[in-house]
Amino acid sequence: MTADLVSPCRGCQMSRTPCRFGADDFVALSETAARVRLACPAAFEGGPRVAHGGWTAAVFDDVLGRFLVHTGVKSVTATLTVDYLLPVPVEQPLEIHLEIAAREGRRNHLTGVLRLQGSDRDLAVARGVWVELRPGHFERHQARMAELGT
Ligand SMILES: CCCCCCCCCCCCCC(=O)SCCNC(=O)CCNC(=O)[C@H](O)C(C)(C)COP(=O)(O)OP(=O)(O)OC[C@H]1O[C@@H](n2cnc3c(N)ncnc32)[C@H](O)[C@@H]1OP(=O)(O)O
Repeated sequence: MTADLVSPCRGCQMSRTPCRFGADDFVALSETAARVRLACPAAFEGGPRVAHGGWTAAVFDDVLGRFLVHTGVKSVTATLTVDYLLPVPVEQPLEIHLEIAAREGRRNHLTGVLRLQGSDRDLAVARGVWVELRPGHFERHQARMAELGT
């Protein structure tokens, strides 16, 4: 696999909008590693000029899942842990380095590290498990919803 652009999530593809988390500049570097250049939009400010922690968790969930799908593994997030190490500034150039650390059957262990571009100081670190979907995952979900009458 060469350095190629990773597709947006389904919601952004359907609405034909740029990534709402700001993660459009997203390239796969190998079968197991990728890099995202992004900035936290001001709309996700949690404290003064500081990103909301929910943005940080959401962007990790988004880019780690998108990368795994990019490698051909249809999967969903089963667990996601974020260590918030330093405040993340809004509207500043940031970078995420992500990696598929291990695969065990249907379980895929991924990690991500968020830094300011050009800095080697970690601002936040994510670790999680993505489970490869069994056929009929979304159909079973729709059937469960139908049983509930929704
Ligand atoms: C149109 C355009 C489309 C574009 C798309 C672009 C992509 C964008 C992507 C965007 C990204 C957005 C991302 C999102 O927002 S994904 C949305 C958020 N996540 C979900 O909705 C997931 C909800 N959970 C489930 O559906 C089920 O629980 C899953 C599917 C996860 C497992 O239920 P299932 O019945 O299938 O599995 P199983 O019970 O047979 O277990 C199978 C294996 O998994 C292991 N396991 C299970 N749970 C956990 C756990 N918590 N920790 C550790 N391990 C766990 C389990 O031990 C077993 O391992 P092993 O014994 O085999 O070794």
